[in-house]
Amino acid sequence: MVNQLLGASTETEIKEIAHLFSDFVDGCLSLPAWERIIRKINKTIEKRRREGSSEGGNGVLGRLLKEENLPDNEVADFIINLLFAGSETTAKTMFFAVYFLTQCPVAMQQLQDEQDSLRGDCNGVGMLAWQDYIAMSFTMCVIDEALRLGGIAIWLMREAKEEVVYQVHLDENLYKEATTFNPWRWMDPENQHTVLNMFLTNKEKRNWRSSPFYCPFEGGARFCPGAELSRLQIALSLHYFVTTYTWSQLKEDRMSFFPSARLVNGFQIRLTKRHVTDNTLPSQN
Ligand code: HEM
Repeated sequence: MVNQLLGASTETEIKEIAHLFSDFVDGCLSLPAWERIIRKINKTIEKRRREGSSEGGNGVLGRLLKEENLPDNEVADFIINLLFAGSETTAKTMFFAVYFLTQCPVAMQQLQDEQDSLRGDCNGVGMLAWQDYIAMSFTMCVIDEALRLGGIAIWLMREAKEEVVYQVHLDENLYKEATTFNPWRWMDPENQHTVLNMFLTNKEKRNWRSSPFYCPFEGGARFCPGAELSRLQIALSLHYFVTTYTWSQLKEDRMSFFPSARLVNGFQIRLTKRHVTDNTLPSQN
């Protein structure tokens, strides 16, 4: 991603930006981390300019420098926003979903069965259609559960104008065994394990656009406009991932929510290409 955004960067530069960006995310509200990465991007902008004719080189940065008339600080800010959007939202949720599935082989098997069955229905062209997406009922439960447990939006600040009680995703009063990955909880037609949410049906409780108990994309005026898109992207990524590969985890890992949601050891896995022998699973193009 660093390469795509900043153009033809060297391996060392990519590592440097990745490192600065990781510091920036860790200290998202920390001015020094922000200044350091802005300084690095500004230097890259200067370098691209010095490179002359093909001003900006490849990548989004190159296009911004060539085709837009933006001040350098706005270009740098734009690049940071794209780095952030590209790594900390959909990609991270997808990453957590794979991690949770790895910890829960029964869910993994059920998801794989669902995705394999869809793969058989791909109109013979190896591509999913909208009907396939809306038929991914268990996959949607996995995504909802990954969004609940691995919520990425943990450092959004709000000033309360009056006293409020804020209880959501990891609250035992709302979710039985709240810290356990349990995608089936979303299939329970009742899902009314607690006094607090006994007046909501599971469908209402699960509605991420309006539920007071489930809001991975926040709500109100700042509601995430990318919510639908990100769910679609995660579902499609999971489809291609589980129908193409199996994997094994190389190192123990655990989640941490400080200073941002992460897996402390980076969740290293070994991928193995699946050999599809079953005739019901046509090989993909
Ligand atoms: C799993 C993936 C995602 C999650 C969990 C997520 C979560 C959120 C949350 C919680 C907010 C509210 C921020 C606030 O209250 O200040 C937000 C805002 C926003 N998100 Fe997302 N997001 C995701 C993916 C995306 C994608 C794919 C896009 C763009 C294509 C996107 C674009 C935005 C924008 C532009 C805002 C600001 C909205 C505003 O302030 O009016 N998000 N997102």
